[in-house]
Amino acid sequence: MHDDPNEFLVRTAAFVDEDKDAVYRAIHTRRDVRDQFLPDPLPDALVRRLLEAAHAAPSVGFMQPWNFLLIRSAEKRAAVWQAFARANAEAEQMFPEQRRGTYRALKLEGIRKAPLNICITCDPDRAGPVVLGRTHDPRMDAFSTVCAIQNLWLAARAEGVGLGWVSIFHEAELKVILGIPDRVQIIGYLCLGFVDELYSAPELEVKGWRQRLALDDLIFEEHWGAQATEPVTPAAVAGPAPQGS
Ligand SMILES: Cc1cc2c(cc1C)N(C[C@H](O)[C@H](O)[C@H](O)COP(=O)(O)O)c1[nH]c(=O)[nH]c(=O)c1N2
Repeated sequence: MHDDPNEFLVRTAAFVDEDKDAVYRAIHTRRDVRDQFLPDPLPDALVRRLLEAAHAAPSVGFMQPWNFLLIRSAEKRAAVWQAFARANAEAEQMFPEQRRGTYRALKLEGIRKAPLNICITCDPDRAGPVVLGRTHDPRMDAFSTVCAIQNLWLAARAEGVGLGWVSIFHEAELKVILGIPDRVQIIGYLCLGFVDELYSAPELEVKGWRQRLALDDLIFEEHWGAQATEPVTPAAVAGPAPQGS
């Protein structure tokens, strides 16, 4: 506890245009990378900057529930790949037959190809049983960890590092491979490496899996389903029609 917390208030203002542009550029040109990783190792200082960015994320009750498990060894990555490959074969069967070819064509090579994998976990016990802001919604610690991942993803984009998020696993299998305790949740398994090319639009869009939705269809005013320029209709209340998966 500081005697005068007001001493920590500093003057603030909007960023200058160039800095704003950089932030929006990172946001809009960030991509999920599946295959284009270069083999060069990521320098330790760069990895540290990415983790500092992740660790600067907001978290419920400032509980900072995350851990960052760095995986570089070929053996460990091979074991993770096996777990992924098994789950991926199951996943393919869950889609209608006519989509399975496209699903297979979305080659996901990061686990073996990217020089660094990071498993980001959430420890629900990090700040004791009663956490400011989590009292009425236990999901908030996981949400906090996702904020850390997004920070890391944007920082990676700025550093010329591609990042791919892989979630096609049975969590229990991944926990055994990585020695993660039962009570700790896996939030994201990320593959990172330098890239010298990125898709200019989501790969899933480029490859015909799914298109970006129109933002205007997703904005409601005052009431769920009420769009700014239209009266509320039953269709609008139901939300946008699902596409594909
Ligand atoms: C929580 C979560 C989980 C996953 C993903 C993302 C997120 C947020 N994404 C990446 C996802 O497909 C991608 O973000 C979208 O297709 C949009 O593309 P861009 O990220 O804009 O390039 C992803 N991609 C993939 O090929 N396999 C996967 O298992 C996952 N899992």
